[in-house]
Amino acid sequence: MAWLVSVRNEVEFSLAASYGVDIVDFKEPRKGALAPVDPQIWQQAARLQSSTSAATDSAAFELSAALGERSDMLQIASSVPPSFAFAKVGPSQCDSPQDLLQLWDDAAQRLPASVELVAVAYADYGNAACLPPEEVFELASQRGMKRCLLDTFTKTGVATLDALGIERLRRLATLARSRGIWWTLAGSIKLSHLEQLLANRIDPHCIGIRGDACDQNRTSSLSSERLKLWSDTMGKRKAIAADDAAS
Ligand SMILES: O=C[C@H](O)COP(=O)(O)O
Repeated sequence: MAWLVSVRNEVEFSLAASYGVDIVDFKEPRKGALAPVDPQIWQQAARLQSSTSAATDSAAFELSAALGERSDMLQIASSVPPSFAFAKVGPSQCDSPQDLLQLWDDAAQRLPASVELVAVAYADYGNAACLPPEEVFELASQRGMKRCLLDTFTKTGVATLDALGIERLRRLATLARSRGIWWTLAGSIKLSHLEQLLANRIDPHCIGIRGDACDQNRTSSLSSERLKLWSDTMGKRKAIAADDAAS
């Protein structure tokens, strides 16, 4: 299982990268679920990643950009650096399949061809006036998108697990598996949720976090101590998975 950490600037980027995150995700947590950072920060991150890759002969992590909801996305999607692996746009107010497909088309047309558009579903879709996650996953699969992010729109501390419930989340995991979708589970996820997920056969390919990696809450700064705890836990999980695969 990979892990993603949302960062707001170059300082947090370097900190997260030093703890071995798989995906560094740029977003401004003070402004909403998927609010973008200043595109200049994307450019700096792309340069930093390129110098890190040159020094170590490999890219240790991938970069991801949050583009905001529709109106932000239209303004900034074309500024995402081509070296970013992923970008995502929030689906709020897209309450029909046609609206959502149009949103994805508009984003894909603006992004560099090398940047993969990730489909976003909100666990609290009623608050965001958008389609439920099951429909988003199905539509993404039909459109040939390979990745989905499940997150919360309202950042009040209600976790995705609480918004959807374990049983519904398990069915969503089964749906993702059957459609071959690589998905990230986010939305006030805490370290203590990991056991609960595994015990219930909820097996996202990636866990996305912000609040649980911060000093106090998701709008405060990333915490070295929290990142170390996550890094140690994810490292152990990867070692167990590698042993299982080998045996
Ligand atoms: O994409 C990941 C999100 O930034 C998760 O943020 P959160 O853990 O504070 O809900």
